[in-house]
Amino acid sequence: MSFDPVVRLADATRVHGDGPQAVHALKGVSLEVAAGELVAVMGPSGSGKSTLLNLAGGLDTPTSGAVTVEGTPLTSLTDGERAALRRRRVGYVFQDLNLIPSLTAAENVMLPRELDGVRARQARREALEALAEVGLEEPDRFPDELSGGQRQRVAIARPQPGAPRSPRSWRPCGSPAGTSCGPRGAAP
Ligand SMILES: Nc1ncnc2c1ncn2[C@@H]1O[C@H](COP(=O)(O)OP(=O)(O)OP(=O)(O)O)[C@@H](O)[C@H]1O
Repeated sequence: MSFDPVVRLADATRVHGDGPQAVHALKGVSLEVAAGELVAVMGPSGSGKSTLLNLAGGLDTPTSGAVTVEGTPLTSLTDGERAALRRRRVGYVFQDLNLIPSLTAAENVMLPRELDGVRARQARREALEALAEVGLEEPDRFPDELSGGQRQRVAIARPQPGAPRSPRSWRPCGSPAGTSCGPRGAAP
């Protein structure tokens, strides 16, 4: 079976800050993730999991070493190019979700699409479909009117600006229709 890494970290380090305050959050991490592969990163609090995901998702760059997403070395990109790759190719559910409190669940999901030029009516249709897919039945509630799990579902349903929504290539986690999640067509 061919192994085609979607994400590749090669001897990646990330140091936060400098001088005596420097925190060596990642020290020489190498990792390859293939298309369709599900990976769980486990470790104690403060061990560097978010730092690793920030590098793999293009939110941050390594202090040394290389990070490649779909064959593109992130360190070769300008900030603008990296932001575009992140918008179009990366889905990221933040630890604190980053939902906008003044927008309803549906509006949170619609917003990135509207920023990408999709008309409100179409964006709402897509948002309701995505929210139904993750089993969220309260699209017009605000984040503080939802449970923690429901808020997570909204964050999962929220597309990255510019991400293609049709045909959808990713089956969101948490759908009541199935217990598995991941790329469509992959074995559960
Ligand atoms: N911006 C930053 N500036 C300084 N230190 C940081 C910064 N971000 C993270 N760190 C430090 O880097 C280390 C790794 O942090 P990270 O957030 O990656 O851990 P984590 O494994 O995700 O933790 P948790 O499970 O608690 O979310 C920690 O010691 C943290 O204090």
